[in-house]
Formats: sequence, structure tokens, C-alpha cells
Amino acid sequence: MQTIIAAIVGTSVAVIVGVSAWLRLGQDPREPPLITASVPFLGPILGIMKRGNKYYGDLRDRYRLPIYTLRMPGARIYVVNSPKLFTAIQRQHKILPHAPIGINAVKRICGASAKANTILDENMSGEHGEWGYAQTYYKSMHESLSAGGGLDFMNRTMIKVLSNQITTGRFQGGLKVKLFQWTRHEITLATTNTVYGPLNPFKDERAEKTFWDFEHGMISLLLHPYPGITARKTIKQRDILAEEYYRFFQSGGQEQGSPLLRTVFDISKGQGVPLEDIAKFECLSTIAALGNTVPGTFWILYHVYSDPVILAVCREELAKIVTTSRTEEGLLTNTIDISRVKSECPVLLSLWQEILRYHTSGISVRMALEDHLLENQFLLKKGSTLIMPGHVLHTDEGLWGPDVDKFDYERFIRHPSKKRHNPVAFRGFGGGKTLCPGRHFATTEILAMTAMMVTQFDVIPVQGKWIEATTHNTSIWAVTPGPDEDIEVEITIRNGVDETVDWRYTLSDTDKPIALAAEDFATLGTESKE
Ligand code: HEM
Repeated sequence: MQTIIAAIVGTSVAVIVGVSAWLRLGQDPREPPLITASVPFLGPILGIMKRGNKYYGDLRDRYRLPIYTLRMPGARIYVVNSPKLFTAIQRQHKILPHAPIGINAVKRICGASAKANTILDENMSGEHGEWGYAQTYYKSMHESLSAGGGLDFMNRTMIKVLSNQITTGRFQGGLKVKLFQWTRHEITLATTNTVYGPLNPFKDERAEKTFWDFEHGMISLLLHPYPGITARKTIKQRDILAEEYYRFFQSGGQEQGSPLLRTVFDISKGQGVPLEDIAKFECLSTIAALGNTVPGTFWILYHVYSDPVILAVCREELAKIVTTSRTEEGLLTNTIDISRVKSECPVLLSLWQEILRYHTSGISVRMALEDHLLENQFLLKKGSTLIMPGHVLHTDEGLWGPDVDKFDYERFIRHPSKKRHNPVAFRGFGGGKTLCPGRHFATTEILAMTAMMVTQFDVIPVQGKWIEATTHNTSIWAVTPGPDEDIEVEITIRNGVDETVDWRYTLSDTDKPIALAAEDFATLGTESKE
């Protein structure tokens, strides 16, 4: 027996030493340093399975490298830790694009026809100029969601829809709900009514349920080698959803929808994508619009209501921008202009940014289309994958200071005596070519929802005290994780709120982008340091 064990141990050690040596020999000295796990190839996979995106933070702390190589079966991966290199990689978007990885994910998730997939492939990385489906689709999304008439229309519609949902009439005598589930429903309705208009398929609660079940299982379409066998349920949910979108488009629903929807629909049609496939791609667009906005809203409500100091400060800030008027009949109306929330409520805005810093852990990925010497220093081999984990920047003490692990709702408040953080260190909305186009809309929606709740309602945990919400069970792919356990709360009308007074929420001004990402600082003319 002992001899067998010794033989197994001996062989394993020999294999590990052999594979490690082979890995090192296959590594060009100009490549980012190789980190070999104690079990080659499997080590990183096990690390990621165990620690999720925090694994990259662990390696950053252990090796303190600006960029390093990880080897996994069939993959050469460069993981980036330095904000300077994040920017350098994003600048090389033709040689180091996101599209080959992103389009592959779209194909696996949406299961579109061969015809649609061929259209997707054409000039996907923009190597021949700004044409082709992928290029024009994302460009038009960015344009439709940038400051201007289209975004103003969406913001105003969303504020109107949301304020019709969040009314005192619904919470008479208190309403007990699970906070995450409730937030999810309210945001799903407000966002989809805004995007899809009066024929919104999500008005049917069955569509909403199918959508969230699909979202939950979607990772299996990406990771399982044979999803047709192992992820049949998720595929069925996607196909039911796609049928809903198909019926919507066939009946011309998009004509009454948002300018964003009409624009991207026309682009898909113009590129010759069949209607069945436009409907399948729409499943993913809704994921983009809701996937992070829902947990983002949950976290802001959780932090505001679970901390009496934050709640008091936010209420004080909002009270300053409430204007009261009287109708001819003598009825009082309180009005909050959401434009003023964005320009005159620095604490609320800082709280939202801190939520993104503290809770989001998105990863930006790129692929090297050819050998490239990054910053004349690091050789990136053709075919390799680049990983830029937001988490490593968000948790870097050198970038945020010694209190980096603390949730500090005032961290982003600008003050002449305070050194501003490096904008590149904030990755809540990613960056570069794939910078989130929905960031301004989502920010307005989340701030509007918070303003409506905080001014009119109290939220109290049914258990009597707030339990710290954790995110240990988060899937590795979640950009903004939801809580491990939902929290049962009671929503009641805030003490002192006069129920005879009408509350109105408006958006008076045309959208002025708030500097959220490093790119916004550049657009707004504020310097972006690295
Ligand atoms: C709090 C809410 C949101 C967060 C935290 C968020 C975050 C992100 C992140 C981290 C990325 C990836 C960036 C990268 O790879 O570098 C992204 C991409 C994207 N987001 Fe958002 N997002 C939010 C809301 C929205 C909304 C409301 C929409 C649409 C209405 C949207 C549409 C998209 C799209 C289409 C992309 C892909 C962009 C491209 O590849 O060019 N997002 N988002």
C-alpha cells in the first residue's frame, strides 16, 4: 500500500514539476511574469471557483506586479493590476479588442441563426473602419444614451413611470416585502416601460419571471461545454422570452418605444438581421439594462436605511431642494427636480459612487489579435486574453488610501482640501470602448428611486434590526452582486409626511453628464490623472 501511495505522490510531483518547467520554457522573458500555481493549470481555476473575482485581489497582494501571466488549459491570460496599463490597453482597441470575446458570448447566450451570426462577425472589431453590425450597434447605443434629446426623453419617461409606482396610496398601513425582490420588480417595470413603451412585454408578470429565471441560469450557456444538453431549461426560458419580443416587434411595439429602442431596431433591420434573431438579441439588451441597475438600487436603499446617519444626511440634502406650491383648489404639491438631485446633492451622489466602488466587481476582457509590446515593455502574445478586474483597482490601498476596505459614503465628495481619487481607479462602469453606455440613465433612475423613497417612506427590517448583507454566494460573473439573503422589510409612510400633499418628480434640465468614469472627466474638461 505504502509503495502505491509513494508511487502516486512521486508521479504527481513529477508531473507538476514537469508541467511547471514546460510552462516556464514556453514563456517569453518579455511577457508579463508567469505566476505558476502549486497545481499548474488547475490552480487558477480552483482559485477563481473558491474566491471568485477576489482571487485576483489575492494574487495582487501576494505578488505586487503591474501585470502577470496565468496559464489555464488552452489559454494564456494576462491579468492587469496597474491603472496605467488599463488605460494603455484600452487605447489599443484595434489590436486588443473586446469584440472577439464579446461576440462569442453573444452567440452562445442568444443562440441566433447562422445568418445573424455571420452578420455579427463582419468587421466585428472595427479593424476595417466603423462599419458592420457590432460596430454600428454599440456606437448607436452610446449615442442614444449620451446627453441629448433621446436620453432626456428616457429619463423623463422613467421618472414619470417610477413616481406613479412609488405613491403613498400603495403603502397605507405599511407593506411587508422582501427588499431585493421588491426592488427588482419596481425597477424592472420602470425600466422596461421606459424602453419598450405602452406594449411593453414585461407588463405580463410571467415574462418578468421568465426573464429573471433566464438571467439566473445564463452563466451555464457561457461555461457549459454542451449547454444544449446541460442547460436545456435556460435555453427554453430564453426562447419563451424571444417569442415575447418577437410578438412585440411584429406588432410594431418599437414605434411607441424609446428613441434608443427605435434606433437599435432600425440598425438591426438595416443590417439584414432576421426579426427572430433581433428578438433573441433583445434578451441580452434587457440583461444589460436591468442586470446591474436592480442590485445597484437594492444596495443604495440598504445603505441609506440601515445607517441612520446616512438617512438623516440624505433627507436633509433632499429637503433643501423640495419646492412647495399650492393649486387653485388650495391643495399642496411638493416637487423634487431630479436634475437638482444630480447637481445639488453631493452626499447622495457620493454614496452612489461608493456603492459602485465597494460592491461592483466587473471584469473588462480583451483579446490580443497580434503580438503586441504593451508600453514598449510587456509582450502580449497573439491569441492571449487580457483580464482587467475592476475589483483589484477598487481595493487598492495605493489608489484609495488606508481606509480602502471601509464603506465611506462621503469618499467621493469633492472638497478643495481633499485630494481627489484617480478617476481611472473607478471601474464601476468599466472603461474604454466598452464603457457602459447606460451609466447616465441608470444613475438618474437609481437617484430618482432613492429620492422618492427617502422623502416619503421609512423602511424597517421586520426582524427589528438590520443584518449586514453579505455577497459570498455571488456568481463569478456578476458585476454588481445581489445579497446572499433577501431582507424582509416593512415600508411605511414616513412619520410626518402629510398624505394630503401631492408629490411630483420632474427633470427640468437637459441631462448634464456627471463625471462617473474617467472618460467623463475627459469629456467634461476636468483632468484625468493616471
Ligand atoms: C448600475 C447600473 C449599471 C452598471 C453598474 C453597469 C456596468 C457596466 C459595466 C461594468 C460594463 C462593462 C464595461 C467593460 O467591459 O469595460 C457595462 C457595459 C454595458 N452596459 Fe452597463 N451598467 C449599468 C446599467 C446599464 C444600463 C441601464 C444599460 C442600458 C440601458 C447598460 C448597457 C450596457 C451595454 C450595452 C454595455 C456593453 C457596452 C459595449 O460593449 O460597448 N448598462 N455596463
